[in-house]
Amino acid sequence: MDVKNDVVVCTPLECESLEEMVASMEKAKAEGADVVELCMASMAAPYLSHQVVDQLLERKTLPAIVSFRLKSSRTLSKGGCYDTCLKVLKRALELDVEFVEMDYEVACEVNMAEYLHNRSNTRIIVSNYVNDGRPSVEKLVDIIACMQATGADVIKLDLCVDYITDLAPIFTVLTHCQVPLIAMAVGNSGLISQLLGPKFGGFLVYGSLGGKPVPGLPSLVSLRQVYKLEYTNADTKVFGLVSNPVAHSKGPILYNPTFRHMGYNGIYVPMLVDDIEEFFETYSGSDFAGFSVGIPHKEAAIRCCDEVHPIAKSIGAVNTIVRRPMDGKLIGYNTDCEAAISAIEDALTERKVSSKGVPNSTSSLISGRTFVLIGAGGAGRALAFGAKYKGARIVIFNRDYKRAKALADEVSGEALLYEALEMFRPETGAILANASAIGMEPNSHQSPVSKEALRAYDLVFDVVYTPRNTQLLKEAAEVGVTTVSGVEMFVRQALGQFRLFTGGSAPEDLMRKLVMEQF
Ligand SMILES: O=C1C[C@@](O)(C(=O)O)C[C@@H](O)[C@@H]1O
Repeated sequence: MDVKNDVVVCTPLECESLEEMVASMEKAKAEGADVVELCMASMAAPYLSHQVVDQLLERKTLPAIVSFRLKSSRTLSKGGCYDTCLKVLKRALELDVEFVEMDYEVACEVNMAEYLHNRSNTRIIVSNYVNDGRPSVEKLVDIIACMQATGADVIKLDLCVDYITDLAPIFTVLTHCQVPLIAMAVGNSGLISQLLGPKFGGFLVYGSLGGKPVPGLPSLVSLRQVYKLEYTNADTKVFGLVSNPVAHSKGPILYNPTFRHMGYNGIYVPMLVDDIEEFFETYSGSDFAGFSVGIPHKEAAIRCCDEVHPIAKSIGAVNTIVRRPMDGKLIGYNTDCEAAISAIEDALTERKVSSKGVPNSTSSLISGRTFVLIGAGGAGRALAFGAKYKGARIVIFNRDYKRAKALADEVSGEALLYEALEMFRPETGAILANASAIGMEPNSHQSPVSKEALRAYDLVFDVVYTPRNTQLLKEAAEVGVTTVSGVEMFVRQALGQFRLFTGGSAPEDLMRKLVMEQF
């Protein structure tokens, strides 16, 4: 695991002026790029000349790719001038820049033999924009063969994908391609094309410059500090959060450093998934070793599992799926339930101890209380069943009353109309748990109930952990109610998940520290 691979991290620089390009190069270097792509087609008219190439290359501080894409995902509407393009690329070649990148169409039209003959050290990247949904492996192989025939040293596929499943053929061709291959899939679903690129043999990965997010590209800083792709290789096991939305998750900053600390060859990536069944059918290989399951997939994920742990089965939701190495079967677990309930119990015990009470070790402090639950989705189910096992009386509020009623029936509880939540006043000692996404970033100003209504509760818990201190928790604390943050549940569910993922122990102190540093 400490053997580093030679992954090259590149950042595309799309700037309008020479000065901006030079400043961005400096920034890219500071953020850890190995190579910069100087996207000449992005320059404003006065800078669109081969003379500017001289000035840029004189002032460059990192190896560079000089590209002039007449047609690409990002410059499609801009078009560009063919003659200028040729002049710019030729000049870059004369100046012996590390890489020159040209469109496939250009490579087909120019006399490539002349370009190849005239270069000293420059490697020529030929890129092609593939924009037809989910390309098959066969189609990609054909495209690559045509591109290879141009004499390219490196081939680049610039893809536009709609779904994460569209990326699977790309990983297949990356693994088998004989020429150095770069695959760049833009758009939010494309992220793992970069993060898993080096594992599958990609020649180069792209990262975006701080403050200039590009959908589908990880930031340079996250590549250097979180994912550290230089430690991944063909044997690296892939883990990920299957969710939508997914970007809010602290999973990557938690798991990746922990894997390295434990000497475990794994990577954990966000997986923006729309159709969970299609996802598991597509990524069925042993490389994809384990998954966290987030909103809204926790219930549907059960159907994707070959076996489900009895507790998860009774809850009807999984938040953890592990691919059993022996036979490749998917085994589902629920670590949310234990995580949330133990966090609430510990807060109640702590409070009792600090008020000089003697905790009764035999029964749960949740027992006999009214447990008011908001939300009847995957997380809500885990809480409802957990509270029921501990002897609470469950009352459920959910926007979709039918779902509330169905869950209430399963836990011998009661469902009430969502509109009644505000005026609901439970008996003393009640716990309020929000298991809906209300209050989650970017809607962090929202809360499911008013501050006034919170006075009726003894403890308030929120599954939402981004932000750490949700509006609900802030207001509960303001009226003197004990609060338990979703961060505590997040850490605890991850401890259980890490043990299931790796079969080893979870370094709790480190994992807590990693999460706390984020808030
Ligand atoms: O609910 C959560 C949170 C989570 O989805 C995340 O990383 O945000 C990860 C899941 O395992 C967990 O059950």
